[in-house]
Amino acid sequence: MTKVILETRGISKSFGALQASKDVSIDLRAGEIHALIGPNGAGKSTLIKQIAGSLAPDAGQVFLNGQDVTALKTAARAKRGLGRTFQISALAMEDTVLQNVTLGALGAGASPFQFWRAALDDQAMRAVAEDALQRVGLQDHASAMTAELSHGQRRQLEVAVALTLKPRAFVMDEPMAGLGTEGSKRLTVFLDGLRAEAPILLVEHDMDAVFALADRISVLVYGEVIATGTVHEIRTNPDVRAAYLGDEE
Ligand SMILES: Nc1ncnc2c1ncn2[C@@H]1O[C@H](COP(=O)(O)OP(=O)(O)OP(=O)(O)O)[C@@H](O)[C@H]1O
Repeated sequence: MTKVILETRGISKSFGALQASKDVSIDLRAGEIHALIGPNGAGKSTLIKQIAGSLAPDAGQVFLNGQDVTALKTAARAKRGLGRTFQISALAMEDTVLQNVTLGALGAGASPFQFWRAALDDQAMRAVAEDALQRVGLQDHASAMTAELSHGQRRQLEVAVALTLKPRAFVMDEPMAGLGTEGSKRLTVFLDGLRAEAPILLVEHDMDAVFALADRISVLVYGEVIATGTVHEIRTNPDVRAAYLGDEE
C-alpha cells in the first residue's frame, strides 16, 4: 500500500456558530497530487491553516510521517518536512530574489535577518538557494529585487523557497491564482514533476490544472468532505456536480 505522508483525522473547527471544518479526514500519499476543491467559503484555507499549524483545530489531529504534529507550531512542522506556499505572499519585497530563497533555506520560523548576509557567503546555503531558483526557472533573476518580479514569478519564487527545505510533503493554497494561462501551464508542468519528490496537497480553483494534475480530488462543501476520488469519479459524481462542478462542463 502506498505510504501516507500527511493525514488529518476528524479535524473540526468553528468560528462562532459557523462550522468551517466538519470532521475532516483526508490523507496525502507518497507520489500523489491530492487536490482539495470546493466553492468559495467551503473551508479549504481553514483546513490548510490547521494542517500547516497556523490555526488550532477544536478537535482532531494532523499526522506527518505517522507522527502526531497537532500540538506543533508552523515552524516545527516545516522543520519536520511540511512545505507550504501561501495564498497571500510571504516574500520580503525589499530583498533580492536570492536573499528570499536563502532565508527559506535557513529554515522556516527563524528570525534570520541578522544572519542573511553571512548566510549568503555560505557556499552550501547559496548552492541550495541557486539550485531551487534554477528548478523553478528563476536563475536569471537571482539578483533582481523581489518587488520587481511579476506576479507569476513571485509564485515561482514561493515554490523555490519551499523547495529549499526539502519537504516531505507540500501544501499549496491556490498557486495558480493570478498567473494567467501561460503561467498556469508552466506551473502545471512543474508541479507534475514535483510530485515524485514530495506529494502535494493542492487547493486550487483552476479546474484545468486540477483535472490535469490530480491523482485524487477531495470536494469540500460547508466544511465537510462530500467525496474523495479520481478525476473521473469526481467529475461523474452526482453529489459533486450538484454542489460544485455543475457549471464546469
Ligand atoms: N478567522 C475567521 N473568523 C471567522 N470566520 C472565518 C475565519 N476564517 C474563515 N472564516 C469563515 O470560514 C468559512 C471558510 O472560509 P475559508 O477561507 O476556509 O474558505 P475557502 O474554501 O478557503 O474559500 P475561498 O475558496 O474563497 O478561498 C467562511 O465562511 C469564512 O468566512
